[in-house]
Amino acid sequence: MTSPTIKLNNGREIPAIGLGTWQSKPGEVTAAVAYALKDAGYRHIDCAWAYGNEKEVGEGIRASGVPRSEIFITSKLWGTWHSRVEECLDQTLANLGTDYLDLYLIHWPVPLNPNGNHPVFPTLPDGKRDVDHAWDLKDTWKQMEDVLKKGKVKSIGVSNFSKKKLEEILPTAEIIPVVDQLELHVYNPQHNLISYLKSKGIVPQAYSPLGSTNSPLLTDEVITEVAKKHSLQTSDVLLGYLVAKGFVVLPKSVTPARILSNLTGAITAAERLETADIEKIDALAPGGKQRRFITPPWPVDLGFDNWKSPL
Ligand SMILES: NC(=O)C1=CN([C@@H]2O[C@H](COP(=O)(O)OP(=O)(O)OC[C@H]3O[C@@H](n4cnc5c(N)ncnc54)[C@H](OP(=O)(O)O)[C@@H]3O)[C@@H](O)[C@H]2O)C=CC1
Ligand SMILES: O=C[C@H](O)[C@@H](O)[C@@H](O)[C@H](O)C(=O)O
Repeated sequence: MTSPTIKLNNGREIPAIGLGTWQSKPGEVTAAVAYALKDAGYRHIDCAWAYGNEKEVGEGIRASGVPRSEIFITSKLWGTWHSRVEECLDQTLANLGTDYLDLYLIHWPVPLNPNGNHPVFPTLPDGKRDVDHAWDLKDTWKQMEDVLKKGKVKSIGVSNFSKKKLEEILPTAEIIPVVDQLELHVYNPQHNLISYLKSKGIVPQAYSPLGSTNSPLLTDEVITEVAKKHSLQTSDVLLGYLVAKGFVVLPKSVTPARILSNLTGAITAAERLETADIEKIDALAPGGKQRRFITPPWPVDLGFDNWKSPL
């Protein structure tokens, strides 16, 4: 099966289902990526400089034999590189073994000290993350626009940006982000932010769509009931619910059977789910099941609902 595509606000198409690679061990990710592309039919891989496995992802892309031009590759700029976007991008391109990305994202709206005590997670003596408070996000976006103009990336977007953070870059942006990659799943549907993104033409990308590691979503009773009704697995329903809403979904797996079923199951479930199923799932979080799984201890207010910052 091949993934349906979604049109971005710059006219380009993105496959709606992509393979996640966060926490995929370097020793496992090459085979997972090769299997996803060659055997399962994926055409979209989600990477990041900070995942520390882009070299092995690149090996998997080459081992698949699928031409580069048929694959949509995303990567992300880490916080310690906000003032040096092209340098971080060049490292990613070299690691992946490609000369362009289809999509480049600002990973988090949090610039970190580029000269701190650690290249990825610099900290202050009190243990808090060492944020570069003097750096302005709109200048990061300007550098993102520059690498787009140079042709090193085909589209640019953001990740983990709330409305508050988008409003810090949009007034001076020449180019509107094509996507906002967010924690989106049945327990964290972010209904208000999604409406805002829609009004700006920004496509939501769902990360941790299955609820990340050791997820309770896979055994939720409402999801189980909907899955039974349509002869689907719960993972299919979790993904299909998001695809049916027009979001990009990025399930991660290094297990061949799951890699395959996440693609086919998402497509099948998106077709089978009825309006009443979607409405029932939409009501889970407002009804008391609201939960986030990915809340790094950023010592800044990111502006999200349902996020307790350690300020
Ligand atoms: N922009 C950002 O800040 C973030 C981006 N992301 C992106 O989104 C991707 C997905 O999010 P992630 O947090 O990894 O979590 P997911 O929601 O994709 O869940 C991954 C976990 O679920 C397991 N799994 C996968 N498929 C199935 C299945 N069909 N049935 C049961 N279990 C399954 C995987 O195990 P196994 O691999 O062993 O099969 C793994 O433990 C990331 O890999 C990354 O690319 C994620 C977090 C933050
Ligand atoms: O993409 C994955 C996530 O954003 C991950 O990179 C962060 O949550 C990181 O572990 C952190 O602690 O800040």
